[in-house]
Amino acid sequence: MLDQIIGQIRPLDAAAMAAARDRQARLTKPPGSLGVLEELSIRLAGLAGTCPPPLPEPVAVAVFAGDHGVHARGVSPWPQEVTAQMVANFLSGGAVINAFARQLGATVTVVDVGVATVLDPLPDRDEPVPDRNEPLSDQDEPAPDRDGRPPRLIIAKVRAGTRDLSVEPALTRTETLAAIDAGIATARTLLDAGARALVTGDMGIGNTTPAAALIAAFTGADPAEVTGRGTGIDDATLARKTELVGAALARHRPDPGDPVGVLAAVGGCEHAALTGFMLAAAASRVPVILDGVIALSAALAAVALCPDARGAMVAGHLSVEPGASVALAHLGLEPLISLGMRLGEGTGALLATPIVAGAVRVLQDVATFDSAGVSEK
Ligand SMILES: O=C(O)c1ccc[n+]([C@@H]2O[C@H](COP(=O)([O-])O)[C@@H](O)[C@H]2O)c1
Ligand SMILES: Cc1cc2nc[nH]c2cc1C
Repeated sequence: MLDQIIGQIRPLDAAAMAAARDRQARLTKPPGSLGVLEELSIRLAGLAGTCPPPLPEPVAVAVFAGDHGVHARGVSPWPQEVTAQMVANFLSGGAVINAFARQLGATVTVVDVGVATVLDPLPDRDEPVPDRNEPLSDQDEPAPDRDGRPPRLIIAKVRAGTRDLSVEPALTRTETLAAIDAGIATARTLLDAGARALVTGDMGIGNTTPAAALIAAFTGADPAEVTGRGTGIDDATLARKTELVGAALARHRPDPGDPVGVLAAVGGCEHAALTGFMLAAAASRVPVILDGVIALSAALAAVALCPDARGAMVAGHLSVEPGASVALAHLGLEPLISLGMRLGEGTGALLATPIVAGAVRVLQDVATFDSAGVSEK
């Protein structure tokens, strides 16, 4: 599926971008006065291939969940079972992402790509997989979002947690490709259901460690520049985590020219799935709003696989995790909001979606100097 999706990704449409740039100059506002929104609107026109571009609505959030063998090295203060517990929380509508989704009328889809523990009433791996996007029948009635749609679960488990990347590759190449495919399939499911903007979400205790390793591998940054406190670790743990990231890179020597190999060596199931999710958005020419450091590490893999995929990416927010700034600089993306957040789940990206819609509204709704009879300077 990966090669097929990459083959469908095209550069931004230069004519639509020129039309958007020209229109921005004629709208009733001083040129440049909308700052970052102007370039964003031009890029969205290039992505859609038309000016004005369509509104990026409805919005669908996909929260990719996975566990990590490296958790055994004490890189996170939280127990591993919190990943599965939070999956249950997402499905009952009780997480922060659910609250924001209700506020903004977005749907939430949770994708188990690699959760280690299975919680009752979540179905076991060996049990029949429920229909894609069907809510679990035996869960408590979840809190619906604004349009009355409950959170959904997709089970696409590649393995029950990755291997410990500090001693062996986290995933095999086959597992990595399966996780990428799960991300592609999720994007297609959401787009088929009508989504016109995709938001990246992640849940995985320990997943900031592989994110840091991926960012170092793809950008060449020093592990100390990209390794952070994740959910909140003390100085001694941070020093150990940084050393572990450095040792993993020295052991595996991941080659950034082989992005799938990098994801397999030092990544995770949700990181690989997010890579596929972003590539599928780019292939469908729909914007994908990136959340925090985990999404950004996956974005580096997506752009390494297909540079034109960058055209579909919008950096939703600036996570305080240091690797996020390094990855954003490498991607050449400017985050829309900076609220000191480091939650994950897609929360920062989802909060930025009204800004993305605002950029489109400007091209769609605002009068030109000519049409409104406003004098130009
Ligand atoms: O989005 C971010 O930038 C971000 C930064 C720090 C932590 N997180 C979330 O916290 C979890 C990973 O943190 P940790 O400390 O267990 O590696 C995982 O569920 C992430 O979604 C997310
Ligand atoms: C409670 C909790 C919620 C989260 N959501 C995303 N990552 C998380 C990590 C923890 C620990």
